[in-house]
Amino acid sequence: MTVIEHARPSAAVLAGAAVLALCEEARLSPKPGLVDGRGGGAHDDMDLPLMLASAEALRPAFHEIAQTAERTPAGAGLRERLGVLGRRGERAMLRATGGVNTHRGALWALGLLVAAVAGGAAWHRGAWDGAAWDCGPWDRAIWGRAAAREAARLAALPDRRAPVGESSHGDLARSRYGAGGARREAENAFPHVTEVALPRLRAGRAAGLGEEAARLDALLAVMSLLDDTCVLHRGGPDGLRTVRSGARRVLAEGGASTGPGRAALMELDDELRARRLSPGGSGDLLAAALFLDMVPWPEPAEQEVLACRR
Ligand SMILES: CC(C)(COP(=O)(O)OP(=O)(O)OC[C@H]1O[C@@H](n2cnc3c(N)ncnc32)[C@H](O[C@H]2O[C@H](COP(=O)(O)OP(=O)(O)OP(=O)(O)O)[C@@H](O)[C@H]2O)[C@@H]1O)[C@@H](O)C(=O)NCCC(=O)NCCS
Ligand SMILES: Nc1ncnc2[nH]cnc12
Repeated sequence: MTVIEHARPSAAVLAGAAVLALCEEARLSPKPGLVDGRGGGAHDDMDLPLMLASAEALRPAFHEIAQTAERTPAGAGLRERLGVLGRRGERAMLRATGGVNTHRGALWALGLLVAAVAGGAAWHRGAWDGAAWDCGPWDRAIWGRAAAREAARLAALPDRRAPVGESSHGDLARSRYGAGGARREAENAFPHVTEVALPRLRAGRAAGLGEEAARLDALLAVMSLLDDTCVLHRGGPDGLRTVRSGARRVLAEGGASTGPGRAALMELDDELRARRLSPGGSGDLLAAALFLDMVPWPEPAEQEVLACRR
């Protein structure tokens, strides 16, 4: 098996990238139904300062998750430790927000991805599914998919220390509508991050749309496909159809960088705010995409000089 060892980013760098991704997502404007620089979107208990304070409150949790994953072999023990750290992070978030659930889903997604990147499996090329690798250069998408697969392996492990008997909005959406929600997204290796948000983000950049429009189009692409339990919890299947069809319409009109697309986006925003439909799950997955996009993966030039050990 060919294995290449790469220099992994530190726990501080990974925690910083996770917090920055959450802040960049929160600041992105104008997002349909979500908190941004204009206000609370479909939320009457949130605003941008609260989202930024929440993101910063999660930094210690991300840092400890990264440190733990660096030192602990992937397995049930690591999964249980991540559960403890994740629930501790949720408590820190709630203290920072006065009890408002701003980023519970985001902590889950980004916590798993931070653990996957820190744990290093993504840095051992030969460890990936046993596939035979040559030593040629890779593009960033390959690294991101490897990290998402490692996160899926962690998410699928049992957490015997998870509290029992609590039912979340996501649980209700799963039992009532059969929605997969945040758990299934993670266990499926974050397909809406690696196969929807990141390709759309990179295509928008390559097309010269500008970073804001590229990010908005990436968010809209996720919104058009995701079974967002936030939306289901608040508006049921009809609410989810409104979010998905509205996002598809914005993209069909040319996306956030065009006049017709921006007009359709603002109409969707008006409707989601009026009906209190919040695509918070899509906001989380955009942040996860921004995180994977920020990770300092080895550059091809660096890869060329790295020795392949057989
Ligand atoms: C696995 C958990 C996330 C728990 O999941 P579960 O579905 O049981 O819990 P919920 O909190 O109900 O929903 C999960 C949140 O995930 C986001 N989300 C929704 N759909 C998807 C999807 N398809 N893919 C990915 N992510 C999704 C969404 O989070 C965002 O929205 C929340 C704010 O919206 P709001 O409507 O205001 O939420 P509420 O306050 O609940 O409703 P209101 O009262 O205001 O109306 C916010 O969380 C955003 O992030 C869903 O809400 C995980 O938490 C878990 O089990 N953690 C335990 C610790 C652990 O094991 N950690 C390991 C790694 S750190
Ligand atoms: N910008 C945002 N507004 C509301 N909920 C969110 N969840 C993740 N990002 C969000």
